[in-house]
Amino acid sequence: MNSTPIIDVTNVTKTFGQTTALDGVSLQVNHGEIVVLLGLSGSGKSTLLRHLDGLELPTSGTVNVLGEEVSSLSGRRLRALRGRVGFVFQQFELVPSLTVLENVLTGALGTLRGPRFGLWSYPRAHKLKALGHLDRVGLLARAYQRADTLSGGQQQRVAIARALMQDPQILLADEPVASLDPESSDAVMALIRQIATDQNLTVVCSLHQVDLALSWGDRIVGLRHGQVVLDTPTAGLSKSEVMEIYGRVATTTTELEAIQTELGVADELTDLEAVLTDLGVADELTEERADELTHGSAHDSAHEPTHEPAHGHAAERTSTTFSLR
Ligand SMILES: Nc1ncnc2c1ncn2[C@@H]1O[C@H](COP(=O)(O)OP(=O)(O)OP(=O)(O)O)[C@@H](O)[C@H]1O
Repeated sequence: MNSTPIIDVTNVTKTFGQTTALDGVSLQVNHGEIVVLLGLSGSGKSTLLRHLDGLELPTSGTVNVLGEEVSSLSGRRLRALRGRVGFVFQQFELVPSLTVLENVLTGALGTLRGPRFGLWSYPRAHKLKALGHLDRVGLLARAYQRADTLSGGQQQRVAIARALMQDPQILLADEPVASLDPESSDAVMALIRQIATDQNLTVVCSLHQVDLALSWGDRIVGLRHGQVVLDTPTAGLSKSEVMEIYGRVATTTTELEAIQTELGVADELTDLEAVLTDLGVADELTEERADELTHGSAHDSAHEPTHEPAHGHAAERTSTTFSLR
């Protein structure tokens, strides 16, 4: 892997009126890396992605992509950069009434002069290439079907094939599986990863599920309120370690619960008190909330615990529970 960053974001702040969407973000991505931007709704993931192909410009700081200073580009040079950066979106953004093949072909419009109407208006070489990409994403047999007759997962595969028509060096994916069921989500993420490997693509993909980030990313960059709070390789990283980092930046239990829900771990959590302890944030909670949380055990503190712990963190949980009081 080439170690020169293909994406170099330095101290970028982006404000929209009173809202600070990005707050001093720095991020370097190397060629061939698959980086997952992880964070809650509103944490700045889309805004950061949009900076990477010049759809947004920083209020301050610099964004360098493929050796180009993005904010210095306009017109033809900006279009040329965007041609090297594919983008897939949560809502697929297909033209529903067009065939799958025509949708894929629209990915090549940036390289063709003038408008195109209908399949016949595209060069044969482009049609063959589009069919090849449809084969690659497993949808060759659907080429002549209307796009809106496909499932969500299939539509996202079409959107990926469309992005590949650009021969991109970088693929940006903004919550590509947020509208999909878990099975389709896994399949789409697996496809993105396989294509990235086969075609030596660099991928920056926003997600809000920790599981998916750990399974499919090489590296997780966690955003919180527009700041990078985590930037680490996924190898050897566990879900609880990720949550611990998020737990440290949560300032209230409500915020923590929102984090648990959005990052996809809420279903596994039945005991908030234990979770707070696991996350190491119990000490940061207000005394009032702590009393509320430990109300039951406060009365029983002279006694041995009456329940066996669910797993091996019993001692830690008990001691942190006591420290809440
Ligand atoms: N064009 C805009 N005008 C005003 N505010 C904006 C604009 N784009 C983003 N924001 C604000 O910037 C913040 C970050 O938004 P962003 O869409 O980047 O977050 P996100 O992490 O991608 O969220 P989601 O997961 O919901 O897509 C939010 O407070 C959002 O309301």
